[in-house]
Amino acid sequence: MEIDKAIRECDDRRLKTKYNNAIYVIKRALALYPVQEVALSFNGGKDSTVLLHLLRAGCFLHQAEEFSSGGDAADGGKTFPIRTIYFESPSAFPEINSFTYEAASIYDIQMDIIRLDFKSGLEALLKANPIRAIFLGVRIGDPTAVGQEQFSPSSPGWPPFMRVNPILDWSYRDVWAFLLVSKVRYCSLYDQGYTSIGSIHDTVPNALLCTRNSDISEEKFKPAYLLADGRLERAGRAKKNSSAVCGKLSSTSNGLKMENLNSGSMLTASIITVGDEILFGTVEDKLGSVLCKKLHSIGWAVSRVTVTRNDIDSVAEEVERQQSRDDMVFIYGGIGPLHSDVTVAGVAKAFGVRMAPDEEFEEHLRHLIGEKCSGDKNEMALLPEGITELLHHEQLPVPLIKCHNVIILTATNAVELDRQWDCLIELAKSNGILELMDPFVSKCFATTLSDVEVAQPLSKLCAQFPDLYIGGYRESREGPLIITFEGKDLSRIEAASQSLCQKFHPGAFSKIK
Ligand SMILES: Cc1cc2nc3c(=O)[nH]c(=O)nc-3n(C[C@H](O)[C@H](O)[C@H](O)COP(=O)(O)O)c2cc1C
Ligand SMILES: Nc1ncnc2c1ncn2[C@@H]1O[C@H](COP(=O)(O)OP(=O)(O)OP(=O)(O)O)[C@@H](O)[C@H]1O
Ligand SMILES: [Mg+2]
Repeated sequence: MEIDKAIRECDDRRLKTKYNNAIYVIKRALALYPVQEVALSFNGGKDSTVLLHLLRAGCFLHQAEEFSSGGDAADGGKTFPIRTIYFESPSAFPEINSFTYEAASIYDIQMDIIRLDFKSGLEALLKANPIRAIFLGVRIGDPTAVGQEQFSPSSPGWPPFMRVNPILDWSYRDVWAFLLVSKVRYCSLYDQGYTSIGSIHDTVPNALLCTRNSDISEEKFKPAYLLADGRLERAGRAKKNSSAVCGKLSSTSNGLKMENLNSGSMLTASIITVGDEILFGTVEDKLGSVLCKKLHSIGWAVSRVTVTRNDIDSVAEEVERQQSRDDMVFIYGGIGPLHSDVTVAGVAKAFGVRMAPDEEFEEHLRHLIGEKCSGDKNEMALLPEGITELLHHEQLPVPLIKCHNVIILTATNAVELDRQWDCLIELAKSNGILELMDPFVSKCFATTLSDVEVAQPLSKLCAQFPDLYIGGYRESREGPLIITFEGKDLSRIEAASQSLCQKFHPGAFSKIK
């Protein structure tokens, strides 16, 4: 088999190791699933192309092993036995399309063209075929690789199948070493400076490969395999979420209410707690309410507090939603080296960036927990790449982590939260990471009047004082009704509370706070 021969005969030891590991993963998958129950997701990209040839070699080797143990004869790797799917999109580069079709014809691939989005396409595929595992060319540097292993079940909400990622641990350099050593064809765009290919709307050649001919001011690009730093392979791709990080969207219903509260200048925060144990009811979240009070004390309105599962996709989904709506998101729980500690990876996934080792953070961890945390598997020192700001304070053994407008708190109880908050406020005063506003002030009144009696005057009052938050709650059905006034201007609160009292008999309301 020509691929296997080329790699075995080359003198690149690293490539051989990567190749052997990938072939091992492929053979494991083929031993676990019958060939008619697996598929290759192929899109003509460089990673996909590597995977195609690895699968050709892997199938050949697998069949040869089966044959030597009395199975069917191997066919020499000429026909490709794995169902291949290509999600064709009108916004794909024509070069990608034609290369994909060309590969299908050269390697005798049975290719299903799917013209639906990934999720619906996979649902239809799985309905019509007994597919249980899909090979993907996902690599650790890809934003979508966050949290994945070589065998990863599809995410919650996706049709059920096993994602098999034989080249998960391959670097950009490994990919090019493989393509060049095995001398296989790849899409022509890679020779024109494209280093990672998305759609025609979000992809340009990588500027780091640009060579300018000053005489005729002509721009030319070197081939992709000459990119020296593989970490920059996505430099030609438009960033996901780039608009979202500029600030919150203004159209949420909650946002409108909050903006009214202080003539348009209200800053809003949301709080995300990560913890299966809270959702199981085993443990009660005590930090959410403490954090709400603290945010109120610096004049921030809290728009929501949510609890989410210890699952990367759930965290990512929640962070993505909140960070686009609110000025700041605070997240805690699920931080550390355990399998359930997925919060930081979830934040990375929400912003579409990968997790990368952070030497500075690793140094802090090493000081804190000694050499136990060093080594290749020090996953605690992996942080969202390119968007992480470490917030240092002498009182904090480990800096706080800020990714765009998301602050990750490591506190696990109220005392730790107090300390982290105090440090954050000091930092806010010196470097403005968090705007300190006039604090909210509030007044509370208790009444034995019924809800029905109070309802109408209260809603009129809300219309009269749109700059205040006027609410009501009860601690018991029989007990008093508590009316609260929250706002930034004490005189307005006094005016509103007097106006309410005047609508009823004297003594109907008693001030409790
Ligand atoms: C075969 C296949 C399986 C996928 N499975 C999942 C999945 O289980 N969970 C998920 O969040 N995304 C899944 N995706 C989507 C990818 O993670 C990712 O969103 C997509 O490849 C990125 O493409 P884009 O950069 O064009 O958005 C899958 C995509 C394909 C092609
Ligand atoms: N349109 C698609 N059809 C089928 N599979 C796809 C499609 N888009 C992505 N995939 C799968 O997801 C993998 C990762 O995609 P990604 O874009 O990161 O890699 P690539 O396209 O192979 O290479 P490049 O990084 O150069 O674009 C692909 O290798 C392929 O397995
Ligand atoms: Mg691609």
